[in-house]
Parts: sequence; structure tokens; C-alpha cells
Amino acid sequence: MENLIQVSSEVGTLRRLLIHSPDSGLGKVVPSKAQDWLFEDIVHLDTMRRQEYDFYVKTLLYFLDPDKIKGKLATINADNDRNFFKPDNPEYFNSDKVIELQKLLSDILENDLVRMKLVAAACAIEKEWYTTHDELFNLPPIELAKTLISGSTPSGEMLFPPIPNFIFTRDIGITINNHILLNRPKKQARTREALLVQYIFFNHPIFDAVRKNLIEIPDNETLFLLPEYEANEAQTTLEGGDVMMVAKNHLLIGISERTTVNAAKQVIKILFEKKIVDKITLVKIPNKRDYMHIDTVFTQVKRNVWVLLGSLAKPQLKAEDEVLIKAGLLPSKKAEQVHIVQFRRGQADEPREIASLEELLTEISIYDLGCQPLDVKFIYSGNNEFPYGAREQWTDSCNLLAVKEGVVIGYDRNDKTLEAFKEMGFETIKMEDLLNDFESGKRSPETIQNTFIMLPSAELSRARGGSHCMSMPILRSEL
Ligand SMILES: NC(=[NH2+])NCCC[C@H](N)C(=O)O
Repeated sequence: MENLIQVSSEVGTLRRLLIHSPDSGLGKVVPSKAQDWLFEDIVHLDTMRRQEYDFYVKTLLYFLDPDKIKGKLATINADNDRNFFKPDNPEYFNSDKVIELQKLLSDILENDLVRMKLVAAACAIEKEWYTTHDELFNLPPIELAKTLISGSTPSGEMLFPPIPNFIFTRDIGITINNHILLNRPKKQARTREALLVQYIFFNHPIFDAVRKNLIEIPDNETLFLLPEYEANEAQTTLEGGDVMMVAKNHLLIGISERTTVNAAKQVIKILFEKKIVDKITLVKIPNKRDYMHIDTVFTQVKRNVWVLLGSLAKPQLKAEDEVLIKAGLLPSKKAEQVHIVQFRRGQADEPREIASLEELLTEISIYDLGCQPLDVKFIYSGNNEFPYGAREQWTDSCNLLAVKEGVVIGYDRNDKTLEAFKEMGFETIKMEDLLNDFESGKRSPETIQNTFIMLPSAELSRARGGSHCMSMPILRSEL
């Protein structure tokens, strides 16, 4: 029987993934809280759904579960109520390949014990009164799932804050071969997400087979004894956007605004002890809002092709600057650079340094994925033209989801990056056109190659997350 949970690469054909469609909570973000909730702006929910995210879902279905959509596109598009996309509607696509978290959550809430525990836990982290527990416990599972996610009860009362970043399912956990590593979010705004997802992983039947393979990162035991300023340093936090399964034996962990060295050390220990991977490479990126996770500065397109932010790709120091820094005339730029250290199982106390991001990615392509050195190619954000590299990275030019090797989904707005893709021999196509071509039989998901599929993104791109962030793969074919 085929495995249900197995991810050993970033680009093997995608078979199953977890997603979450923008929920009503996203439409309740207020300007005064937008930054705290990790959104730079408030979004127009209806546009985000109809003109953007729905296209994403349809495209995923076409690749992963075509029976759910083929031949029905006209009917789906004609339904003004969008019932096909609503998990609580009888017309819902209900796929076991493109899996909606809200659906899994309402499934597990059918169980009284799970419902009781989760209500109590959610109320505790949101500092709710005892009476609220009862009110929530008595909601039907579907309504309760919606309430726990959106923060608002069926009667419209805003009980909790929304969790608008739940659409970025990448960050909730990572499939590492046939194990799942659970996240420990850094940001308060993402705490309830982590709780809901723990309950899903530990209780939903689709994860029965990997239950013993769920990995929780232990906390620093004495953390609660430290004064706040020290505790911050010693935190053990890790978010999925910082973890990349680039090859069966090789895992990357970003050290970033969100993921700490302490967390990475714990993960190295656990994964090596359990012999889940042989190599773990830590990639330290500058601590900056622009790039909160490593998948915002590079992702993989094919075995031999990567997209990345040029300014972080190579060591930036000019020789004359080095002299001035040594002399103390210029501040050290170390924190603004990428630092890379690789650990091997069995030799974990002899890590090796890798000089640059390009060198690391080249090594992965050659040594882990069997490419020829001259075939390794880089596509740069904004075509590496000033000032487009940084501009387009801000709207997720480097954050692509491969649905199969060489076929990626990304935002439509990053013109210079798209040009760079074309120069590298890729076709670029609007998602809507692609769907029509699939429906008419002009193209097919099986035969399509070397293509950048353009997802409309005026609203989706306002929270520093792209299609890589909006996906948690749980099954990919082996490369
Ligand atoms: N894997 C990712 N890069 N996720 C992006 C998350 C964006 C989200 N607004 C946050 O700041 O948390």
C-alpha cells in the first residue's frame, strides 16, 4: 500500500497536502492590530477568496485529485455562493488529497473528550471565563471548528482574536520522511493555530499511521526560571517555513526571526537519534521582517533549479570593506549575512561551514540529487536588477510551491522574476487560463513541464506569505 505520509523532497510530485482557505476571521483584522497579527494591511476577504484563493484550490485539485473538478469547472464558476469551497456545504469538494484543516478539526470535535479538552485548552490560552467553556462545548462540531478558527461565534460575537495566518499551513508542522515535526511558534498571534493543529495530528484518523512518528520539540527545562530578557534568548521556537526536506537524507533548518538555535539543536538531536536523516544544515538568515523564514528567500523549482534572493546568495563583503571593518571604522556586517553550518549523523560534533547559499544549494543539487555541476541554475528575485530583487522578494517571488518537478505555483505580480523564469526556458501562464486549458483538454497536469503558474495576488500578498507558505505537503512521490 502507498504511504499516506511521506515527504522526502521539495519537488517530487505533490500527492497530498493540508491547506486552509481564508476564513471569516481574516475579514475582521483591524488596522490597530494588523501588525501584531502579522499582517501589513487589512485585506478584502471576498476578493481574496473569489479572485485568488479559489483559483489556487482549483489548480491543486486539478493536479492532485482531478476527479473532483474535471468537467465541472463551468458549474463551479457559475455558483455565486461558492458552495464547492465551503467545508460545511453538501457540495464541498471534500478531497482526501487537498485537505482543509477546518474539515479535520470539525471531524475530531465529534468526539466528546477531544471537544472538552480542546475547548478548555483554547479558552485557557485566550484567557476566557468558565461560562465560555460551556457555551463553546455545546456548539455543534462544525460551528465549534469555525469558532475556534475565526474567533467569532455563530451569533457573530467576537470571542477570540482571529488567527489570520492559519492560511500559511506550511508553518504548522513539517513532514520529514514519514515523521511529522510539530511547530512551536514564536509569535503570540500564532499560538492558537499550533494548539488546533496538535489536536488534529494527535486525534484525526488520517494520522493514525504516523501517530508514533509525531515529534514535539522539548522546551528548555528551566526556561520559566529565567528573567524575561534571558528567557527570550533561550527560547525554543521553530516554524515550518524554516524547515525544508531537500532530500531523503538531508534537512535544512533556518535560524531566523522565528526559529532559534536552541530549537534547531533539539531537532538535530532527535532526528539523528532516531536516524531519520543523515545531514542537517542550519542556515542563519538576517533577523528581519522581510524574511521571517528561509522559504521567503529561496525555494526549489527542480532538482537543479532554485529561485533565490540575490543579495543573500553570495558573501557580500568587498575586500576594502573588510579592512575597514577590521580597523573598527565600519561596523561588522555579520548579522546581515547568511551563515551556514552542516552537521552529519555520527559526526555531530564536527560541523562544517559552507561559504554561501549558492554553494549549499549547488551541493544539494549535485550530491543529494545527482545533478551535473554545470546544470545547476539559479533564478534571482527581480532578475537581480536593482531595486526589483528586494521589492519582489517582499511579495514572495522566492516562495514557490512545486506541484511537480519544474511546475511551480507563485504570485502573478513579480514581473522581473517572471521574466527571469522565461529567460531560463520556463513558460508562464495565468492560473485561470491554465484551468481552462485543463478543462478543454488542451493541456494536462500529467504532461505539463517547466511552467510557472501565476496565482492572482493583490490581496494574498499582503501578509508576507506565498504559495510555499500556503501549503503543508504530507505526501510527495519519490524523486
Ligand atoms: N512559511 C512562511 N514563510 N510563512 C509566512 C508567514 C507569514 C505570516 N504573516 C507571519 O508573519 O507569520
